[in-house]
Amino acid sequence: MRGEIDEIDSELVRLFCRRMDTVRAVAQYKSEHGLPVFHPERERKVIEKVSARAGKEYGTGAGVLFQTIMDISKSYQHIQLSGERGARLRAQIGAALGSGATLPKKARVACQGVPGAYSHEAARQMFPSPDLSFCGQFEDVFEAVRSGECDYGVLPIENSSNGSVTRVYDLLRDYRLTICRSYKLPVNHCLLTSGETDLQKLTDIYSHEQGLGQCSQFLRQNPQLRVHIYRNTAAAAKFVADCGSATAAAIASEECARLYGLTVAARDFQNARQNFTRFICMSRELIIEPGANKISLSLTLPHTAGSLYRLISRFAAQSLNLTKLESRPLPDTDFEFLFYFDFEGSVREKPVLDLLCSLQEELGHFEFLGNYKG
Ligand SMILES: O=C(O)C(=O)C[C@]1(C(=O)O)C=C[C@@H](O)C=C1
Repeated sequence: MRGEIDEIDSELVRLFCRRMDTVRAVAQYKSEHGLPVFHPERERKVIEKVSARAGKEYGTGAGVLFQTIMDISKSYQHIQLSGERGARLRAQIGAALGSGATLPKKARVACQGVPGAYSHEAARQMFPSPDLSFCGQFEDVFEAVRSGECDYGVLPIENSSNGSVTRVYDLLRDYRLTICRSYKLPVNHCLLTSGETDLQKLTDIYSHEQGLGQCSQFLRQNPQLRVHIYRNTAAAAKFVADCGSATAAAIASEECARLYGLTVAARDFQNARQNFTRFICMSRELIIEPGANKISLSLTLPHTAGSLYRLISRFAAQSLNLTKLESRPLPDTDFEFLFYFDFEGSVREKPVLDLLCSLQEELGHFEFLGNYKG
């Protein structure tokens, strides 16, 4: 029976290739006549016809099979048509690749918080000897880079247990900066007190909302604690040190205990043993370092059935691994969303560059946020 299946498969492959050859001619025709690649009505009819022909038993399967075939067909057509597309993005990426720029060891770097903040540690990991500026808010970091006061800005973007730092996503939309590197920092929170403290007597706890979220189990087990959201974990530690109260504690790094003279009352204090925060480094100019293996995009999609599915299928058709999909509401709209995509890939590969250039031409809003080492 395997022999028969092999025979059928080779016949299917022959027909698939013949279909794709025809699709190439269709793409040419569409290009000459300025027609869109996607023709929803035609797809609906194809699915209807093949499902009916396959009968009750196999109709659904045939529908799925032909939807996949048509997704591959569209992806191929887009690649065929991408040669002249996206000239602006092609030029921008070409210039960045041509410049061969990399991140310097020493640079003016902005990060949020005060010394001892996790952003501080991430900045040190990305730049061995940074000239650091500490900012009060995430927005100040973006502003410092935009204005040229700093060359780079280091910001947390997501945590492995508590999810996205949504404020940073929204600022990515407002400030047209690019991502030039990312770093995954292991985050092991400590409970810090000023001096030896009886934990039963604690009344107040201070941290950034991400730190509090990552330690939510402890907070649930101790409902008597008043929770205070602070701008930053290290700023919370500094506050506890400054106030010197025996009933206050902060959730912050061990480094903060050393910097602010606090006592480590508990270590590895977060819900998840494996706890990482991913930080991104922002720059004004597009920098694509050698070995860049991750790409970030933001885009909008029309509110029509299957638009997100069709977009994702174009990544699947090129075996591109999507590592993150985030959506944020667009202010002043009736539930419109901005989608953020991260995927593994390099613009040095032509099919990837072609896909990005096609998307830039096709979508109402499309932003290439960077290709960096992830
Ligand atoms: O018929 C077309 O217009 C095509 O481009 C071919 C095809 C297909 O592969 O069958 C591909 C994309 C369209 O959305 C519909 C059908």
